[in-house]
Amino acid sequence: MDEPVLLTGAGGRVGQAILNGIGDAYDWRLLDREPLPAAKVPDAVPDADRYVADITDERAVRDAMRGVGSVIHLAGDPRKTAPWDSVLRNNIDGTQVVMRVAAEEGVERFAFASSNHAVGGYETDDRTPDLYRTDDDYRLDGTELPRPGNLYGVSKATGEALGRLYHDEYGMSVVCVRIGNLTKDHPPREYERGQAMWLSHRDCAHLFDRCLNADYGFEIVYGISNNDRRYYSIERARDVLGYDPQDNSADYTFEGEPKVEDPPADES
Ligand SMILES: NC(=O)C1=CN([C@@H]2O[C@H](COP(=O)(O)OP(=O)(O)OC[C@H]3O[C@@H](n4cnc5c(N)ncnc54)[C@H](O)[C@@H]3O)[C@@H](O)[C@H]2O)C=CC1
Ligand SMILES: O=C1O[C@H](COP(=O)(O)O)[C@@H](O)[C@H](O)[C@H]1O
Repeated sequence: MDEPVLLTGAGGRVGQAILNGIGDAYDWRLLDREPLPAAKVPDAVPDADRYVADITDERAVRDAMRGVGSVIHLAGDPRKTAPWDSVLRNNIDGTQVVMRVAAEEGVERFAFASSNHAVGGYETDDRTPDLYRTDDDYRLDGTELPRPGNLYGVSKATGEALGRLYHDEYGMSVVCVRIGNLTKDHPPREYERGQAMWLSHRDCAHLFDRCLNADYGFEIVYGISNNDRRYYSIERARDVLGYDPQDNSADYTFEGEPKVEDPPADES
């Protein structure tokens, strides 16, 4: 593990899932363009390790990167409907700055928040909705070409390509995690696609913990829980990162309630 760890987008949903799970395990530098309220910051992180900055500001990013061993890069526009000007600035320009500065500063491990939307185009009319169901064996495993279904997905595929570049040019270990659908406490309600790609908060924290500790060169993995119903393989994440997810959307009803186990049969 290479510390300190720079976490960009620390105040967002994924950032908070990570900090709530492994916030005490690392020496963090937290960066977000919005100031983080105290409730979003682990107690041990001093003011000096909190950076309010935009990731397109190279000088600020370089300042936050100095001496950093690992990066988890989440900051960006997460909307699948995001317009080009926003994904170009926040997701492409911003990611290029963070990755290049990380490589130049000698960062060892870099985990990039990619997305299911980098490959959303594989969900063709003839494959859906069967794809989202347990008895369908179609799987994407990370070796397929990107196939974005929107401009946001294009920006995530571009981030993956930047990761490949900075791995090849600088030897920085880069893992691109195609995150599914992160929700807290239960899978997305009444949403087949979301349940097939559910990522629970504890599996999210564990997965990024593995990204900070495993040995890899350049990898693309899927970030979902151990869902029975899935069309993304998690074998690569298991093999390379040692990912061992604990949650499964099949343990919940379609409405998102925990399934109650049948009581043992009365033997009297
Ligand atoms: N939440 C999910 O289910 C998924 C998220 N992702 C990716 O994970 C990352 C985090 O997503 P969420 O936490 O859901 O989003 P979010 O919107 O909750 O958090 C993003 C954070 O990044 C910050 N940010 C945005 N642009 C910035 C910039 N230019 N400079 C500095 N900070 C900036 C925001 O202030 C915010 O705190 C994103 O890159 C998103 O594309 C990918 C797939 C699924
Ligand atoms: O990349 C992302 O994907 C998730 C899931 O996509 P959806 O189309 O099923 O909603 C989305 O919730 C998240 O905001 C986005 O960043």
